[in-house]
Amino acid sequence: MQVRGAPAIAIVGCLSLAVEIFPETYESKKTLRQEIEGKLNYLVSARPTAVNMKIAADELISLANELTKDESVNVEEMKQKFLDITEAMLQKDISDNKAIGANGAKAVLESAAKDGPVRVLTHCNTGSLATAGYGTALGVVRKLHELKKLEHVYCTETRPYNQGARLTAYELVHDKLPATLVLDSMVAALLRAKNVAAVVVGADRVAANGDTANKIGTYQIAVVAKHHGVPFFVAAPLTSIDLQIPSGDHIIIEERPDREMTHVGEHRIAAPGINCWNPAFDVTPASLITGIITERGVFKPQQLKEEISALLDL
Ligand SMILES: CSC[C@H]1O[C@H](OP(=O)(O)O)[C@H](O)[C@@H]1O
Repeated sequence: MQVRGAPAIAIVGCLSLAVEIFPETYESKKTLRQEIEGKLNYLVSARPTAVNMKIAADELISLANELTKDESVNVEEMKQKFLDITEAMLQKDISDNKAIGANGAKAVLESAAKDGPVRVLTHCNTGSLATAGYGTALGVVRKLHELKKLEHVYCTETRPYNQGARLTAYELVHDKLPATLVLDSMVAALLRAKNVAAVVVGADRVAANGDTANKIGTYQIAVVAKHHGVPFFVAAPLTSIDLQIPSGDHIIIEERPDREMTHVGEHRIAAPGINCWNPAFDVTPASLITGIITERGVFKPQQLKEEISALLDL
């Protein structure tokens, strides 16, 4: 978790591999390809819930195979092409996030019951500290602010790793956005009392039917949003959408160390000896999701597979 956030994991993982292989000398392109494939497969295993690293690894392994077969490319040129592609990923993620921000701000404003600036709630961290920059759900918040249509943003602390309290709150204060930190346990009271117009969260993996894996706590926020009639949006680049799996039942949920729950830093807060269950993510069923905001548009979960397949000519 030194690097976290689905898009950031993919980009930093691939760039760090490029940095590692670039100064090295390889006797052949086959040796270089084997090094690339081995290291990428290891990186994919590190955080199994998010799909971004897997998609990036598949693309880069496919590139390495093509370059290995291309007799017009030598091993040094193969290394440079690998570096170029990974650097392009970083730039594309930022431009995708700007598009997600614009598409999402439009969708939130259209879904709001009244005109004028809106209040939104977000969960975990989906900003510049989880991506190459600007952010996904937090990109929507930033765009609303740029449009002078953000009255207030609420961010949950996001126990136990506190991505909201530590990272999202930092980004919101840094950007001088009107923001308030709330406890994860406050969401129902917040939606009941504070006239929140929409919830916008990120995603680690969106299945073909629109079921979405995201930070633990997202599912219960979606249930509370449904109860209060508040639109619930997932913001994610196409690199977070996995059309290879039919539903959220097929998404691996990473379980993390008990210590994240029992301690704050070095200070123990839970009784010694208590059992813990610490899934890092949960799956929100498509039925609770109003729309999936991507850089190519906003899709209803029920139409996701058909519309994304058409976009990508699958
Ligand atoms: C745009 S980041 C998506 C996703 O990543 C976070 O998980 P983690 O902090 O464990 O990497 C969280 O689930 C975000 O919603």
